[in-house]
Amino acid sequence: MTVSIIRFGGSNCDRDAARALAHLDIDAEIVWHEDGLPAETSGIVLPGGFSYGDYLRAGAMAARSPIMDEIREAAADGVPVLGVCNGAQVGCESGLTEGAFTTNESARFQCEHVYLRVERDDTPWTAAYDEGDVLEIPIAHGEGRYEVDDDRLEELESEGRVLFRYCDEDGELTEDANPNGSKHSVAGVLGERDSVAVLMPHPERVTLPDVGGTDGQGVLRGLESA
Ligand SMILES: NC(=O)CC[C@H](N)C(=O)O
Repeated sequence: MTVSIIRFGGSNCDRDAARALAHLDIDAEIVWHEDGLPAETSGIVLPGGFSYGDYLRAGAMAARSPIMDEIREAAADGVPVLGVCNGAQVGCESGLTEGAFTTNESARFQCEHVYLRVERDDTPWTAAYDEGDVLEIPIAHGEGRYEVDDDRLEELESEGRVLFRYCDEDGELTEDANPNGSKHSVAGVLGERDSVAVLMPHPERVTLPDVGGTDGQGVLRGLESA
């Protein structure tokens, strides 16, 4: 059983994800999107990057690759799917998760460390943490501002589908701690099933102890949950 890391033209965090998963002894391979989803896929990573140069809207074109039909089917069958950064944008653009990641309030590309609050600890992605835990994790995006209709956000919140929110070091949701103006500080959401999750910050960049922390390891462990 192998995790498939889907590479689109312009993906650039696929190898980071592969290195991070190898460090956790999770078997993974990079799959070119035109080659289709391997039958033995036990988990799926939609990695970060600039698929199709972020033209149109970040993730919008990759979301229309035929492999996304296979990924939606696999997700419906319970195969864990994790979208990171550009992969989170692909997740929303393809309907795997709700809402959209839009241009940062600053209108700039932002590359910095932020804090994330774990909103639920009973999902595959957060089983390694406790609710309310604060993770330090990097962001690197120009279009990370989470947007969804107010009514729908209220429903997503009451359904427990907000997985991570931007917070300060103490877990407080402040305007200053919200790096991109995301609605209700949302940084990551679940899909229809808890086995599908997307987030803008990069857990694979805080998995190898030598490159700046290990707070992201637990998120990647969710891929083992199939
Ligand atoms: N690191 C990334 O995946 C970048 C995401 C996307 N290209 C953006 O700038 O919003």
